[in-house]
Amino acid sequence: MIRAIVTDIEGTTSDIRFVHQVLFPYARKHLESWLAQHQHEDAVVQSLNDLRQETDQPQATQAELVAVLYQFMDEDRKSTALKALQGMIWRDGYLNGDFTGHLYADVLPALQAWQQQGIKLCVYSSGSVAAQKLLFGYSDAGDLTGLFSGWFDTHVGAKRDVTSYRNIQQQLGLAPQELLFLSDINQELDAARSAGWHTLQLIRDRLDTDSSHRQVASFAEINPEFLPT
Ligand SMILES: CSCCC(=O)C(=O)COP(=O)(O)O
Ligand SMILES: [Mg+2]
Repeated sequence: MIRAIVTDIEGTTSDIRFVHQVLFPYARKHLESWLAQHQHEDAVVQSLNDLRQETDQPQATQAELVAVLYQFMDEDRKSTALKALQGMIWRDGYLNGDFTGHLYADVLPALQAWQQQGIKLCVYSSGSVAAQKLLFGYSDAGDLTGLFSGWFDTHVGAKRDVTSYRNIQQQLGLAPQELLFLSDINQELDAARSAGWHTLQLIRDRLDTDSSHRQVASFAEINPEFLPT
């Protein structure tokens, strides 16, 4: 029996193009001016120090860190420090009404139905928990944060690492076979399956012939009561 559903965001609940063509360029465009304004805030100082640690450059200047951040953005590196900073920068964009968090139309009705069935809903994304809450808080369908009771980011580990799913499972206090992970990326699903979870792959607008996971085109096709073992 599925007791909790953990969903990825990019390519699963939300269009990859929203992340890559709206969010990422917004953070890139505003990075330096935003840092100039916020560099003395505790959370920013902390993230810059985390980046120094991540890159093993304890003495790096802010200018050197900015160069690293541009490089990490170019590489779509899932750096915890970059993701924290991006989330803080996006906050302005959501609050100013520059954009709302994209959601596929099938997502909200399915999440509501699963919640009605007593299933706990959680998010696991490389985007920071703050960024996740912004996307669902300022989504196309309004504030959906109340639907979710668990939020996980790279602080539990990388999405292709089996340990991350074991960490989430322990934090949820459920058995692995009671958990379902939804993602568009087969390597993430492989890691969840290795941890004993159920998996389903979302195929939104591209085929994946290398995957061994059951595939669905939309959340409307998912019935947590009938999952193949
Ligand atoms: C919170 S939305 C932005 C997601 C993000 O920053 C990202 O890098 C997506 O990575 P994922 O591993 O979740 O596909
Ligand atoms: Mg994804």
